[in-house]
Parts: sequence; structure tokens; C-alpha cells
Amino acid sequence: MDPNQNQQTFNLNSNSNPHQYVFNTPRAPYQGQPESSLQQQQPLPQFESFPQPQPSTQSSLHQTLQSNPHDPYKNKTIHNLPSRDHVRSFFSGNFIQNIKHLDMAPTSAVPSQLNFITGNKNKLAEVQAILEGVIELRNQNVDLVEIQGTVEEVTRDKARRAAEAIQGPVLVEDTCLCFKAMNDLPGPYIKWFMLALGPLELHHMLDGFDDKSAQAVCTFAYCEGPGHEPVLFQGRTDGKLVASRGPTVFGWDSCFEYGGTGQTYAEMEKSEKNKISHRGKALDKLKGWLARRVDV
Ligand SMILES: O=c1nc[nH]c2c1ncn2[C@H]1C[C@H](O)[C@@H](COP(=O)(O)OP(=O)(O)OP(=O)(O)O)O1
Ligand SMILES: [Mg+2]
Repeated sequence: MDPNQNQQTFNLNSNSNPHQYVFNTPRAPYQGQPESSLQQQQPLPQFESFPQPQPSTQSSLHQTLQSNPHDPYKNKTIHNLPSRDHVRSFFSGNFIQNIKHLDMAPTSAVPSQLNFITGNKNKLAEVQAILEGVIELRNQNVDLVEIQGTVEEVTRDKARRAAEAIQGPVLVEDTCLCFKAMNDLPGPYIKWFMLALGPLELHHMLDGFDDKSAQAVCTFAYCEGPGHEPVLFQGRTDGKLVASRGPTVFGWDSCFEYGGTGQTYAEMEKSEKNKISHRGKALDKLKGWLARRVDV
């Protein structure tokens, strides 16, 4: 195993504590990164050190992110955003058809232990809680490049890179936040807006728009190994972008008001969020698929 890679094993059949990741709430105005690397075992020092957002061009923001020594994404590349027409075509009906088309059996059974490749400990905790008892999940934090494209393309590419990196079967996930008033942007690029604005300022993105509707989209990809076509599973949850309410522990949870209850994700119990969330819905599909294929 690569000694530079951090590996942690979580036996989901044991009584593992889904609340083992405890974070300090960043001070206002936002001074932290939205997510920290799993390689950090201690409370998050980088919450103190991420530079204040400046009025900046995309390229100077990029430079700021690249030069932050604590930024887990600093080796990744930001490309120019796609055109509006290009974005519309990403989220057209073909998108779902492609996903259905891709949901076909891999050539061999899924192993009973699965490598979930993510650098986001909050994602990991949710996936761990939702898949408990279904499959034993291992986590590796591999610094994967994320390409520009549709969520489908980004997730599929992420899965291929992860399978190459660990030379074996992998599960990856990509999360989007889509604003109707912006024709579904920022979508897969939400991470960069979170880095620039933080949860306390994110809602200003829709200042000047009457329509605050937002959709959270989660896409998992399972890839059997290098050279294999990833299989995708997607969940979507409708809501609204609102001024932050509740703990600012996980990404934009405090800015996303779930349409069903009027609460932000951050105001909901974790177990309640997982029942209705974009991630919960995607994992329901993955669970059904795994149940038929897990190698016992
Ligand atoms: O349920 C969620 N509730 C609130 N915020 C969330 C959620 N899920 C992801 N997020 C944030 C994290 C990141 O700012 C962006 C997705 O970016 P995304 O590339 O998928 O995640 P990431 O880079 O943190 O981890 P990974 O190593 O799995 O790619 O939205
Ligand atoms: Mg990512």
C-alpha cells in the first residue's frame, strides 16, 4: 500500500459511532474550509487559518486556493465554467437515461468490503450510517483530480481515477447543489463557492433572484476496477437556498431548507436528514443493487 495514503477501516456491522467526527463551528464571518481532509485526526486547525475571501477574479481565487498550504484540494485544477447551453444540456432528460443505461451488472460480484474513496469526513459519516449492516466499508482518502463536466461525467471520471489509484473496486460520490434561477449552476462546482463564501454568505448568490429553489443531487459511482465502466446511482432532494440556520458543521447543510419540513438540513436530526436526503435516496438505490450482488 502507498505509505502516503491514509487508510481507515470502519466495520459497519459493529456499533460504530456515527458522531465520531466533531467539528468546531467556524466564526462569522466564515474563516474555514467547508471540509477538511481525513488525514487530519485532530480538531481542525485549518478552520483558523484559511484566508478571508477577497473580492477576486476566478483566477486569483484559484491562486489563493492553490497557495493555501492547508487546502486539501490545492493540487486540483479549476477550469472555466461551461456555457449556459452546455449546462442546460447536462441536466436534460438524457442524463437520467444514461444513468439507467449504466446500471447494469459488473462482470463479477461486488466484494464484501468496499473502498469508499473520499476526502470528506462528513460524507463518510453519513454513508457509514446509511450503509450500516449492508456492507463493510473501508475508507481511503486519495487526492483525486475532479474534471469539469456534468455530474455524471465528473463522478464517472472520479470512479475511474480512484479504481486506477487503488488498483481495485471502489465507491466514490459527487455532490451538487443546483439553483433553478441559475439553470442548475453551480451544480458540481458548489465546493468552490463554499470555499469562497462559506455557509454564512452562500445565500447571497441568489440575491436579486426571486426564485430561491435549489436541488441537492448526489451521484455515487461503483467501479469494479481499472478499465471497467462505472455504475451510477443518483438521488435528488428539492429545497430552497436560505440564510444559514443551524450548525455550520457540514458544507451547505445550514443553507439548504428541505421542502418537506421547512427545516434546513442542519436543523434536522442526522437520522431524519438521511431518510430524505439526496445522499439517502442515492444510497437506497445502491443498497438495492448491492443486495443482489454482494459476494458473501
Ligand atoms: O450533504 C451535504 N450537505 C451539505 N454540504 C455537502 C453535502 N455533501 C457534500 N457537501 C459539500 C461538500 C463540498 O463542498 C461540496 C461537494 O463537493 P464534492 O466534490 O462532492 O465533495 P468533497 O470534495 O468534499 O469530497 P470528495 O473527496 O468525496 O470529492 O458540497
Ligand atoms: Mg470533491
